[in-house]
Amino acid sequence: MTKEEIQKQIFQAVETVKQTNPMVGSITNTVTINFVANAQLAVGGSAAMVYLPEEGEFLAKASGAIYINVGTLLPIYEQTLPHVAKVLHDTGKPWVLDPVAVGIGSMRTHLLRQFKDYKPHVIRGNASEIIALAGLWKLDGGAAISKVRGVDSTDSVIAAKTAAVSLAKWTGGAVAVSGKTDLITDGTVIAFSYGGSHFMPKITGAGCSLGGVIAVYLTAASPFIAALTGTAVYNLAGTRTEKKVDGPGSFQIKFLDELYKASAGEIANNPFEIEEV
Ligand SMILES: Nc1ncnc2c1ncn2[C@@H]1O[C@H](COP(=O)(O)OP(=O)(O)OP(=O)(O)O)[C@@H](O)[C@H]1O
Ligand SMILES: Cc1ncsc1CCO
Ligand SMILES: [Mg+2]
Repeated sequence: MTKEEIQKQIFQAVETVKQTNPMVGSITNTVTINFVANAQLAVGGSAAMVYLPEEGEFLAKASGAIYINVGTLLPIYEQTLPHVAKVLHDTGKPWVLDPVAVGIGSMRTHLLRQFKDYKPHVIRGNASEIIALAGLWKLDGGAAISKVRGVDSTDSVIAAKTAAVSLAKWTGGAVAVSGKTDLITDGTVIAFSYGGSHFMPKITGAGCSLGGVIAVYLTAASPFIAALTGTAVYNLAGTRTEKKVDGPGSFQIKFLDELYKASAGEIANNPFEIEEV
């Protein structure tokens, strides 16, 4: 795919979402659940959050795509997550996995290990999470999960390149690694997406909501294009918001306005580079 072809597909994904208001269900953490829903609405999607197995199954069938984020686990998730992931896998419904804080606790480890066979269409995380998930799944570029400190990254995006490529090859989907420069790969090509703001790691949920927004675009595009489109709108909106605010509090609010205002042409033109794996 040439750069122009990729830009055309990004444009199309954004336009389709704005025109169709696709429903995307989420099972996500309680810290950032409201911000995830607001970001999904701002780009043109429709949001619904649930906790229970039966309701997750309902959403998996009724939604165009699903977002699963393991940030704050509760006992019910031990039933909900494998059940919903199996429904998604069996029905071929696209979904995004955010393996937040992989390495904390045995339940998180057990659930994330199970997801290997359900092959999420997009895996989105910061560099440390991507390296740790590849380690948990025993893929190239992975490292022991014991190195993860919490929800924030301690590794550079480029250090996660091999892990991202091997995860994408395993799932047949795409992987998005967030950081100062974002890396998106489908296992054959790598895109580097530029922009964002130094305020983004100073608010909670920039990454979580990016995952939710990628799920919205996944209703209208391939995993690679959806991941690149979500990342591009985040980088564009982040750059624009930074110019208008003087701290993380106002950043969080104004960022939603910039997500809402970004046009398909502006998102497709946000700077990115492509290289072969
Ligand atoms: N230093 C930075 N400069 C510019 N943009 C950044 C920077 N760090 C992160 N971002 C942007 O912030 C967004 C979220 O990435 P981040 O790596 O902070 O996710 P995360 O650690 O999973 O966040 P959370 O778990 O709090 O939701 C991405 O769009 C990314 O491009
Ligand atoms: C801070 C935090 N703790 C668990 S999930 C979460 C949101 C960012 O990943
Ligand atoms: Mg995160």
